Amino acid sequence: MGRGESSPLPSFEVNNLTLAYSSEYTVLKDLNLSINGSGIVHITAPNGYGKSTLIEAASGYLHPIYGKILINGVDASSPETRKYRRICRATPALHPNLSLVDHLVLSSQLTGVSKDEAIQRAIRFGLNIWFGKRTDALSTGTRKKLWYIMCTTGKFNVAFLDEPFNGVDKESVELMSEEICRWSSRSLIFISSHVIPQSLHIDMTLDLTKY
Ligand SMILES: Nc1ncnc2c1ncn2[C@@H]1O[C@H](COP(=O)(O)OP(=O)(O)OP(=O)(O)O)[C@@H](O)[C@H]1O
Repeated sequence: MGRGESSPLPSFEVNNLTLAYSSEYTVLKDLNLSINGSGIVHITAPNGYGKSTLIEAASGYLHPIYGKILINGVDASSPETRKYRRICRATPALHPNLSLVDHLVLSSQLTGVSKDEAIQRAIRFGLNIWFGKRTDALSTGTRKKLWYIMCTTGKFNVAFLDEPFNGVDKESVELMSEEICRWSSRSLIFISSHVIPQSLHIDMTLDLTKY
């Protein structure tokens, strides 16, 4: 890993990590990983193996049963990590009564940046024709693109994208690949996806079955 310069270096470290949602079933057991520097990491494993669960732990919401998960050396559950970590979950969580543009403004405010960046990106993705629409009236792919833009607004140097390309049209997948590739020169980008676009250069494959 390690293309381009970034300071401090992005990193993801997992020590003796055990994750579960209940005491009956352990999803991931005693996982150890250390990834330092920028680049694109493809998280792979069969359905139900725990890719999204790992991302949930990286978001800081799912607390480990045992072990540690660190983003840039800081515990994933620490509010400090929010400044430089982004999580894009597989299923968009949008407010049905707010418009598409309201969501862009909200995500910009939450990350403390001008709304112009998110709006310009949304225009590139062809979302401007839906700006005034309530999100409950948007198509699946449109919701997915809005969610991706919202979740990657502002400055960050570690991002986890869970199935970002599912349901998204080819042209938009290419735009996403371009953006991800650009970010990866200074950021560590994790992608959990069963299909990776051909244009996306993967620096490392993280096969959870091998850890
Ligand atoms: N919120 C939850 N509560 C309880 N169990 C859950 C929850 N989310 C996931 N699981 C369980 O945890 C296990 C791992 O699921 P996870 O979604 O992490 O797998 P995945 O590798 O991302 O799968 P896929 O490739 O299908 O997206 C599965 O057995 C799943 O049923």
